[in-house]
Amino acid sequence: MTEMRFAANLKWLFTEVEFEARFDAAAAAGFSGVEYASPYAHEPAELRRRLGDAGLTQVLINTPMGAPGTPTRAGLACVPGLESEFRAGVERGLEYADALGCGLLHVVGGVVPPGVGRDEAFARYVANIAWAAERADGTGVRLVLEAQNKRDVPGFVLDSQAQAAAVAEAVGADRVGLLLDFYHLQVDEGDLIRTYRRFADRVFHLQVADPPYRHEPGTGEIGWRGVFAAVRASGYDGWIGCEYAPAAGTVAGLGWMRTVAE
Ligand SMILES: O=C(O)C(=O)[C@H](O)CO
Ligand SMILES: [Mg+2]
Repeated sequence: MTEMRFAANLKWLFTEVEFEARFDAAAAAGFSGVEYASPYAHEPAELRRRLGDAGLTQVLINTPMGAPGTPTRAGLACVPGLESEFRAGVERGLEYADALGCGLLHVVGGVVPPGVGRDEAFARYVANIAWAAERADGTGVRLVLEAQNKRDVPGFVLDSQAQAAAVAEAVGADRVGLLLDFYHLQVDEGDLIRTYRRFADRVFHLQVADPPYRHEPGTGEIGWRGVFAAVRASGYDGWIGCEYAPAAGTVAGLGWMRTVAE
């Protein structure tokens, strides 16, 4: 069976120290990979140096998103009228991914804007993802799509894992896959193990956190032993991003890797 590889999400983990110091902190805690949504406030060369010094692999970044509270806070792929901003964001994401040796770019979907119908936003989303897939072809960077739960992100363009998988299939499943985040899946859909198995061959990246509070696995309502057993049994060989808010300190909370994920 495949050994599971966990990546520290540096937006969520090691927030006890400044962002710049989180690389060394993650390596010292035993991580060999990291992810974070937004590298764009930093020069690629600086990030590359920090990764190299700490001996870390950059696993995943997102396309640029708007600031919290703005209409594009969860991405702009579904927003009609912002096609050129969307395309510029994909270009920027690919540029950073290339500089960081990062194999996955999360093309963030977005929230259906007020006054725009869901069908219109979804059609724009599919057209934009198709453009991004074409653009990324041959770059060595694969794209991932994530369904985010509508309790935390009301109006998010993707309704379900099935819908995300259908979009990936429509635009090219060899280069576009799922970012399946068990936290979002539990909140919106449930039936984790069956849903994971149904889409396992489309999953390029996994993320974990436990509802209701989005803390470490083992702090909430998910039966992680069964979930991780299903992941192992599927032969999944990608990374598992730790995208949770530590309940009481990042390092103090890492015990779940030896208990529920053993
Ligand atoms: O919110 C999430 O679950 C994500 O993975 C987004 O990428 C955060 O930016
Ligand atoms: Mg996520």
